[in-house]
Amino acid sequence: MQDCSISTTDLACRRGDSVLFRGVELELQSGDALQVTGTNGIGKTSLMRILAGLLRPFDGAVSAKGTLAMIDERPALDPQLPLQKALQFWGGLDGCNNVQQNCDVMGLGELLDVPFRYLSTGQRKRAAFVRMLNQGANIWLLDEPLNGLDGDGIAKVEALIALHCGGGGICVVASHQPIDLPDAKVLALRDYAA
Ligand SMILES: Nc1ncnc2c1ncn2[C@@H]1O[C@H](COP(=O)(O)OP(=O)(O)OP(=O)(O)O)[C@@H](O)[C@H]1O
Repeated sequence: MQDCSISTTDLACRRGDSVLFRGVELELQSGDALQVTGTNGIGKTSLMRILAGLLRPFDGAVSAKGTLAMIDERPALDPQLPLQKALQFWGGLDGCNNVQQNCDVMGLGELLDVPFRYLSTGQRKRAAFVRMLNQGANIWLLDEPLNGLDGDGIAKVEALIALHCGGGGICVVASHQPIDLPDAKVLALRDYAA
């Protein structure tokens, strides 16, 4: 994988009338994993969306080299389509030919013909990971990636993150559930609360 990086300078976030955090300085290089921690409402999702370019920072800037992919509570897969077709829609745009292989990786190989709307919470989360694998992005932004996953799913996600970072990718994770990320840096958002 090509070298990638993502950094922030003096980042601040405002939501409504409240400034949630100020002065966030990040510096992540190829191979780095970062866990973002903090209580409900402190601004983890907001930070992830700023990093993804989906939300404008109140102050400061984000600089990224490499492609980005994000997982959050919205998998953006067509509920009416069978799983494989819903994934192939995005796979086609991403130039990915491994949709079926990545479904097998996430344990969804038997569900390719099932409409996405019929999938369980954990199966939908697994499908979101397939979609992300199909993207082949350098920088993964994972907001509560373990929600809905069973032990097997959690182990798969931990292994994928280790593989991704081991191969030179970057992963930023916000999770309330314990997640095994050896050597991950930690950003405690309470230290930046405004
Ligand atoms: N569009 C919005 N307008 C105003 N306030 C918002 C908006 N979106 C989120 N907020 C507020 O911003 C704060 C931070 O929300 P955010 O989702 O980033 O927190 P979080 O740390 O991810 O929380 P959780 O752990 O519960 O997922 C919350 O108080 C939330 O109500």
